[in-house]
Amino acid sequence: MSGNIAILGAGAFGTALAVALSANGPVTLWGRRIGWSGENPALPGVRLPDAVTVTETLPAAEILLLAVPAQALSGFLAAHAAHLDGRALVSCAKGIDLASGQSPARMMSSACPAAVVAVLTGPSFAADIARGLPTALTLACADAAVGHRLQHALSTAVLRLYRTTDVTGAELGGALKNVIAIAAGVAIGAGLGDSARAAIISRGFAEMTRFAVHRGAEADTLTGLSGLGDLVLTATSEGSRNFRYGLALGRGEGFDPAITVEGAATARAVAAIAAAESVEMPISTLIAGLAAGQVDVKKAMRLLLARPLKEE
Ligand SMILES: NC(=O)C1=CN([C@@H]2O[C@H](COP(=O)(O)OP(=O)(O)OC[C@H]3O[C@@H](n4cnc5c(N)ncnc54)[C@H](OP(=O)(O)O)[C@@H]3O)[C@@H](O)[C@H]2O)C=CC1
Ligand SMILES: O=C(CO)COP(=O)(O)O
Repeated sequence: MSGNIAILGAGAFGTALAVALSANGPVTLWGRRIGWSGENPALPGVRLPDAVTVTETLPAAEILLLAVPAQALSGFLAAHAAHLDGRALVSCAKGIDLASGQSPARMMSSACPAAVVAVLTGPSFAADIARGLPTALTLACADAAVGHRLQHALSTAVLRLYRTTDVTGAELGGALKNVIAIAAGVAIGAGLGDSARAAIISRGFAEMTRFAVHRGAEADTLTGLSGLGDLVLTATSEGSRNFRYGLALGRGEGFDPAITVEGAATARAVAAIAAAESVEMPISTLIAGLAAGQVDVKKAMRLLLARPLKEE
């Protein structure tokens, strides 16, 4: 498994991955409507290397990286599953599908039963990857041999991939950290202070682990790049759209609905699953309520602090 890589989804992350992976050889970047050339407005300031071919025709590469947002994935798979089946499919989306409660990898496996499905996740802003800054990610694949091959095919001199067979843990770490990043942004936006943010990161991480283990993950996976690593990045940096969305919520300001904020829908999905399956997810549930306008920040804080005292 080498070369022969295509990225489906020409947003910020897909474009950044194309730029990074072109260091190893030719890469195809597919988008449903490419209205630009040379520089993608989704990733301003980044010129595409010659080794990247941009196309609106679905490519026939051996390894396909899917970089469309989680809530768009079911529509994408409904349209293109037949073309994707039988290949190595690498999910790059960080979310849980609101309609089905499923993870992107699970959706891909259901839609493409003959495909080998893997997940690429971890702390990585598109802008950093595209600039060639050093980045470490997790490649998760239940098939250890395929995971090993993908790890090598998708690593470069500055993009260092670690591997795991715990697909559920890696994928849920990336999805759930977006929800906690929103919560951290709310704390800062509402002027609650850095100590409150630290409490949210720490207790949010406990929630992430609880939910992931409930769904079959290994707890250790959450302490890695895909969980704690990505949580640290997005809960502390205004480079994160989820954090910025939380800032706006905390300040009582609006936020451009065209910007991809995976954590908002994921919070709703998590809240529904938590309620149905009795998993204690207080921060995520309040973020779902805040995002839906059902609760305000003051009330959310009161509700969090009024919970019974417990062991850590
Ligand atoms: N940006 C980042 O730093 C990182 C992002 N990610 C993850 O990558 C995923 C994508 O995020 P990102 O690239 O930033 O998002 P963007 O909003 O920048 O881009 C999303 C892209 O998906 C395309 N798209 C949406 N629906 C469909 C569809 N049905 N068929 C084909 N294409 C579709 C959009 O196309 P169109 O413009 O035509 O609507 C757009 O090009 C998310 O899950 C995110 O969490 C992971 C790590 C880092
Ligand atoms: O997942 C990311 C970094 O690892 C990107 O975070 P945002 O989607 O919040 O911008």
